[in-house]
Amino acid sequence: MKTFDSLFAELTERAAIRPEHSGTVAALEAGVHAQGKKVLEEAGEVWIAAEYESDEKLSEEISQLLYRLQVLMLGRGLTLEDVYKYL
Ligand SMILES: N=c1c2ncn([C@@H]3O[C@H](COP(=O)(O)OP(=O)(O)OP(=O)(O)O)[C@@H](O)[C@H]3O)c2ncn1[C@@H]1O[C@H](COP(=O)(O)O)[C@@H](O)[C@H]1O
Repeated sequence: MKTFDSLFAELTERAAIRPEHSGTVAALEAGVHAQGKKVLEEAGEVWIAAEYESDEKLSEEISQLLYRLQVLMLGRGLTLEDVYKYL
């Protein structure tokens, strides 16, 4: 099963290799403004799911939020260590 760290490693590789049909590459090319909007959008969906939807739907929305946060981290050139040091 994928983890936060293994997904980040996968996305870091996508950012370096830049495969043609990668949604991550497209999201990185869209820039930090668009990446930030996606974080906000997914956070809203997490909130709604937490109040009104099933555990499964909430889990899916949370996974998408984690993905969008990682895209933003890569967009800004942050590493996991940059964030983990504050945990
Ligand atoms: N975990 C994710 C992931 N979570 C969410 N998403 C993207 O976010 C979309 C869902 O978000 P939305 O609710 O905003 O849906 P949407 O508005 O229809 O999506 P968009 O049109 O805005 O892309 C999905 O369709 C994916 O495009 C993800 N895209 C990729 N990954 C993983 O990232 C890795 C690299 O993916 P690629 O770069 O696409 O190869 C793979 O392991 C993927 O599983």
